[in-house]
Parts: sequence; C-alpha cells; structure tokens
Amino acid sequence: MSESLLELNDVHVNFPARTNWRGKVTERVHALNGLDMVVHRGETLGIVGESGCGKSTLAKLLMGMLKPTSGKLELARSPNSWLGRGMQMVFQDPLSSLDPRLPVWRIITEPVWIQSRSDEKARRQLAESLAAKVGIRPEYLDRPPHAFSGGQRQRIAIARALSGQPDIMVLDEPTSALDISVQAQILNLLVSLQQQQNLTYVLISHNVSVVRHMSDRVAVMYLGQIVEIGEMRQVLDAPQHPYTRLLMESVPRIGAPLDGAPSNTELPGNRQLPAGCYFRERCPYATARCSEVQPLRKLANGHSVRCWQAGESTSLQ
Ligand SMILES: Nc1ncnc2c1ncn2[C@@H]1O[C@H](COP(=O)(O)OP(=O)(O)OP(=O)(O)O)[C@@H](O)[C@H]1O
Repeated sequence: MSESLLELNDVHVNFPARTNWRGKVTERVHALNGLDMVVHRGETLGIVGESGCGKSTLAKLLMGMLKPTSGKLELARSPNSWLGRGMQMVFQDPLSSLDPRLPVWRIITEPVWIQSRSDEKARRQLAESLAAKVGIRPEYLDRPPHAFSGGQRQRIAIARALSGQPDIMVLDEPTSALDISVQAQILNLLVSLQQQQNLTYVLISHNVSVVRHMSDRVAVMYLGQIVEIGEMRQVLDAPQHPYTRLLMESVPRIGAPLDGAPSNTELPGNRQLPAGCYFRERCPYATARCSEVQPLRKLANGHSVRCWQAGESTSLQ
C-alpha cells in the first residue's frame, strides 16, 4: 500500500441554517456527517455523488477554506502545517477562477509568489517552463486570460496549480464547463502530468465516465458521508452499496455521461438527519436494523461499504 498523505477521521461540517430572535442557532445544515477518508501519494481519488451530497464542502475543507465542526483532518507528512497550504485547486470554470486583469504569466506563478515572493525574472522563467508543460506557448504569456479558449484557460489553471507544488491537487469538475472535444485533452494532460510528477489528485465530479477514466480509487458520497470507497473497478463495476448501484444504473450506457441524480427519489433533507442508515428510506433492501444503527462494514482490499448487507451472498441481488 502506498504512503498515505492525507487522513480525515470522523469529520463533520455543519452550517447555521436558522436563528431565533436572540440570534441563537436553532437549526443546522449537516453538510458532512462523519467522513473518513485516506488519500495516498500519487493516486487519483475520484469523488462522486449527486448534487448537495457535500462534494464542494469537502473541497473547501481540503483547501483550508472551511474548518471541520468536529473530527480530524491532517496531512500525514506535516501534521502541524496548515492544510490549505499543501493544496491547490482547479475549478470548473477557468475564466472565473483566473484574475482577468493579470497577464497569464503572473497568474500562473501567483501561488509560488504568495509563498516565496520570488523575483520577477525567476517568476517569468517558471511561468515559461510550466506553460510548456501544459501546452501553452511562451509567447502568449503576456496576454490576459480572456484571450484564450476555454481549454487553454484550463491549461493555465492547471499550470497555476502546479506552481504551488501542492501535496494534493483538488480537481473540482475540471472539464464540465468545456466542449466535449476539449474534455479528453484536458483529462489526458492531467493524467500525463501525474505520471511525470507523481501528483496526487482528489477529483470531484458528477460525471462517472470522467471518474472512471481518471481514478485509481473511487469514493461515493451520500448525505455528507462516504457510503462506498475502494478500487475504481470494485466500486464502479461491482458496487456493493445500493446507492452506488442506483448511481451506476442511472449512467447512460451509450453517449453522454450522467450529469444529475439517480432518478428514483431525492436526497433527503440534511437539517434533521435520520437515525441509522441515511439511505434506508430510498433503499429497497432496508431492514429494521438499518433504522437503528449506522452501518460501517469493511470488505476485502480496502473496499469499505456503509451497508449492513453488503458482501452477503443473498443480499442486494
Ligand atoms: N455556507 C453554507 N451555508 C449553509 N448551507 C450550506 C453552505 N454550504 C453548503 N451548504 C449546504 O450543504 C449541503 C452540501 O452542499 P455542497 O455544496 O457541499 O454539495 P455538492 O455535493 O457540492 O453539490 P453541487 O454538486 O450541487 O455543488 C447542501 O445542502 C448545501 O445547501
């Protein structure tokens, strides 16, 4: 097993949703509800789940933009360092994530400049070498971001993330704002950069095809928990959790990948969490036990599923 780089243990994040006339919080949104997860060096961990399951909250947490309400989150290598410093993020929409007033060479080197205030000449040289890595010509580096196409802008965003020499790159829907023809180029670029530099990615996506293409392991989120995590093929080709099965059944077999939720019902409210398994009201296999105790079951080879019946030969047929 490769080195673990980041560990989340029983992480909860909730937000105030309602206050009374005295300003006291009377209701909370429970966005993450006991998240356990390890990220290994050099891997891509894909995170899938429908809208509202907590993917963006997880991304913000990793970036140090949010603190856990409870639970522990640490970079294994440097447990005392501020988590956000070791992270860089590539956002869905490259244009809104790049400062429109700056020439691209400055944008690319922003993270390194923030960290070390390197001199202009060194900064320019670094921008040129990073631009070459991501396929942007050095003679274009004085242009502002809007002079580039969507795919080129995402290349710039990737170069910027690389300049911070992150322990982990968080890729938040990195291709969903791009034309189909460009999506594969960006994904392939990310894969080849990872191979060259042993990068570690946490890839957040609605798109199961993108996750399949990129990921070594996959985590499936439901109502702020990871309900299934394991090797990509284990999770996507032989899912054990009924929710993962539902998610996989709703991916069209031919043509465009899923961009949405499984069709049977909606995510339950996250202001009042149900007792027992959060999925039980949607689950065709739920038993009395499921309404009493939160399931957590480990299966073989690091495949872990939050379902009492997972792995039982008679169940989930
Ligand atoms: N700052 C906030 N204040 C209150 N509620 C919040 C806040 N941020 C997120 N939430 C709530 O937390 C839950 C999880 O939100 P989050 O944005 O993490 O989901 P998501 O899986 O990323 O969804 P999407 O794919 O639509 O972006 C949602 O119910 C959301 O409304």
